[in-house]
Amino acid sequence: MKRFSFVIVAGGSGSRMGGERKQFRLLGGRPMWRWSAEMAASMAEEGIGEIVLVLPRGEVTPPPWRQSARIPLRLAGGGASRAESVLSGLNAASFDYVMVHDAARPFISISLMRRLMEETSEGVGAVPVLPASDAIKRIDGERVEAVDRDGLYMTQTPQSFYRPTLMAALRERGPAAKDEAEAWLASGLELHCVEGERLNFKVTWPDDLHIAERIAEGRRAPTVRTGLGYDVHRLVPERPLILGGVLIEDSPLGLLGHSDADLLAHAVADAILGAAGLPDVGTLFPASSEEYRDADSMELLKTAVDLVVEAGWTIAWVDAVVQAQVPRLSPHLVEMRKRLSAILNPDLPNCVSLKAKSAEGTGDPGLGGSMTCWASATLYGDGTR
Ligand SMILES: Nc1ccn([C@@H]2O[C@H](COP(=O)(O)OP(=O)(O)OP(=O)(O)O)[C@@H](O)[C@H]2O)c(=O)n1
Ligand SMILES: C[C@](O)(CO)[C@H](O)COP(=O)(O)O
Repeated sequence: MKRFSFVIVAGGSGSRMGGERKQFRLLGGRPMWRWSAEMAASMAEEGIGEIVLVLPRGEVTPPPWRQSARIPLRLAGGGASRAESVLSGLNAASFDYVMVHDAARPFISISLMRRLMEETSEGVGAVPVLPASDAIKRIDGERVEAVDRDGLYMTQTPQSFYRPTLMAALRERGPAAKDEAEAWLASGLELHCVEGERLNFKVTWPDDLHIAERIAEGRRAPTVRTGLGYDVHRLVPERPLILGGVLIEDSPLGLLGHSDADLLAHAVADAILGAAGLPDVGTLFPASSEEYRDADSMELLKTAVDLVVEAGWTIAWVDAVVQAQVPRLSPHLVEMRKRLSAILNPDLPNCVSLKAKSAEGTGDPGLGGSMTCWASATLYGDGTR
């Protein structure tokens, strides 16, 4: 199998875009260069052995990226021209074959990469092209001249080559080469063209960035997580029975605990915290702390919800089951659901399902000595935090 270094050139100044360097701007929560880096990293089994990121001159600090252990990320310093940046990346690369890609083309596809890899050999380079689709004029000051569009193609990246030969061709051609294909052809080498993709456009002008932002937002696949929560408390006389923030007035028994012992609120809080990968209720609100003596557990749940939301998650659904031999809970379930939903997600007034089960007389819960509760939570987020 041919093994490729995937060189991403991100050394430009983005003068036509203006403002902050375009290749590091966020698109759908990720810097632009990372869109193609992640696509390339997903092709480890298909011959991509490493990613070489060429950064602007004097800025070779590792960008934050949780990279895959299988695909190393190497860094290189850019040059004054694109060709010099490419050469710097080729020097830092270690595989025989190379694909050179603009950081400014975030929407590269796996199928395009596969077609280019297949077409490339020691003597043959491969580039994606698209036929020019607008009528073309050459304008020189006041002079306007129509240019025949037939046979004119626009070249995209990645451009794929045998690395040692490309390096020689680029050195020969010098910094003027607009792209690698130009240097390759100038050295009399064979070039194959594959069909490019309109989505693989180069973000060059401010309007391109607006279009790219729209596309990126549309592609932002939500990350879905589930979490599990559980709690148990003893049932004793002379304690209030509070479940899901509802005081059950006619109950002769209540739950014993450091807080108000609302085990439904605790199990739900643990389910959402677990789904978000945050510390559990016992860690956040320790029973050893006086601060939480007789605490209102719906307030604790509210704090847990705030933490989960701050971490970038939206609560989509919670399902819970309370196991209680006594008292009968069914008359209170609607109110509990309402109160829990209002805290969990005010935009989703019905985001809680709740069941009550007797213990069928079995074990301690069956004898009315304790109550238990299980809850599951489903969250979604963009996975970027
Ligand atoms: N000295 C340079 C110049 C460009 N590039 C990279 O080459 C790609 C070519 O895209 P282009 O739109 O030309 O980028 P810029 O040169 O940054 O843009 P501009 O010409 O508008 O200044 C970009 O990913 C850019 O970061 C580079 O690595 N080193
Ligand atoms: C490499 C390239 O993207 C192919 O179309 C193009 O040549 C880059 O040109 P630029 O002037 O550096 O934008």
